[in-house]
Amino acid sequence: MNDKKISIKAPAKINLSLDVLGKRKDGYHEVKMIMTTVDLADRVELTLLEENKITIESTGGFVPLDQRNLAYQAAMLLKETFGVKKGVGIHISKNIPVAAGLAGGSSDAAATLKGLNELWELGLSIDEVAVLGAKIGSDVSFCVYGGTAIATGRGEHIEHIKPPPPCWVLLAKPPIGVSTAEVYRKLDVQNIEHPDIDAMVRAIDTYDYEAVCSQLGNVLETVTLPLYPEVKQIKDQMSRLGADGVLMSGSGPTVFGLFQHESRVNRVYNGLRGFCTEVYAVRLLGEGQDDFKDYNREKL
Ligand SMILES: C[C@@](CO)(OP(=O)(O)O)[C@H](O)COP(=O)(O)OP(=O)(O)OC[C@H]1O[C@@H](n2ccc(N)nc2=O)[C@H](O)[C@@H]1O
Ligand SMILES: Nc1ncnc2c1ncn2[C@@H]1O[C@H](COP(=O)(O)OP(=O)(O)O)[C@@H](O)[C@H]1O
Repeated sequence: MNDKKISIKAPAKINLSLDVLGKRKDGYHEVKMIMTTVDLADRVELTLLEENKITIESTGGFVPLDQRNLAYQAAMLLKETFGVKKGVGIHISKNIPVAAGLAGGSSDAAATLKGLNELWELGLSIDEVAVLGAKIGSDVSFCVYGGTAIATGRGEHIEHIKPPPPCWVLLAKPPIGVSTAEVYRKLDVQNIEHPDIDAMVRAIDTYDYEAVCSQLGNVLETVTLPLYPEVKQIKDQMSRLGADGVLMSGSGPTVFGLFQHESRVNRVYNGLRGFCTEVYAVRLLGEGQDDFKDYNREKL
């Protein structure tokens, strides 16, 4: 039946700037980061089930198909919080690389929360959905809104900013998965050089593409790059081949490069494919939250 199914795009994010301010008593780290969505996306299809159960399946990518799946956890959280007696069948078409620093699992969870808010008629505002999302993971609140934002706290406090200047983004992921928990654990918080987040915010605000490229910075590189030399190799290769700016996203291992000229993206894409199998040329999805919602949501 048409109105009992919802299909939602769940886009990946990159961190244009990522700073860690200190370690918290709860074990998490206090962060300040600028996040923006790109048009590499999973698709989450939700089917209303009259029976009180959650089923989950996924095509592509190696993701757990049980209560460890973040989309499953999102459905369970809503069920428990609101005493929902109906069920849902979750189907994820996985396109975002897993454990890559691109928040694929968080975005699937955010899409599931938004979709079930409608399918189970919970009547939550987007801000309420974002607050619930933080219970699943630090990146889920941002993924609920998408667009471009400054994220603080452990990542769950979201301040929307305008989109960066339009550009191409080349994503390259070496064939390794990185544990976010391990990267944070190994970070030497006392001895890091902090990126200038305010300068990045100004660069975005003034639509200064060159400044955006020169202000890219991520303190988690200090952990992941020494652990996985292939990440540094990809960074160097992308710069050498002509990216305008290059950075590792999140805890890695995906590296992104920014480009204004399509011809150069194609050249670097082809150059990287020689030694890196997972390379994607995408656009920034910099729309504000309302545009973003329209873009990403469509009923079957
Ligand atoms: C590094 C970032 C940057 O956007 O992204 P990814 O690389 O995962 O995409 C995020 O901070 C990751 O957010 P997320 O992947 O949702 O992390 P969570 O599931 O909440 O936490 C996983 C583990 O990372 C550590 N953690 C996470 C967030 C934070 N602010 N401080 C932490 O110390 C904790 O050890 C936690 O147990
Ligand atoms: N729907 C999902 N998609 C991807 N990974 C998931 C999902 N559900 C749970 N996971 C688990 O979450 C972890 C982090 O995955 P992911 O969100 O892709 O990476 P990252 O946190 O680096 O952005 C992986 O270990 C993966 O097994």
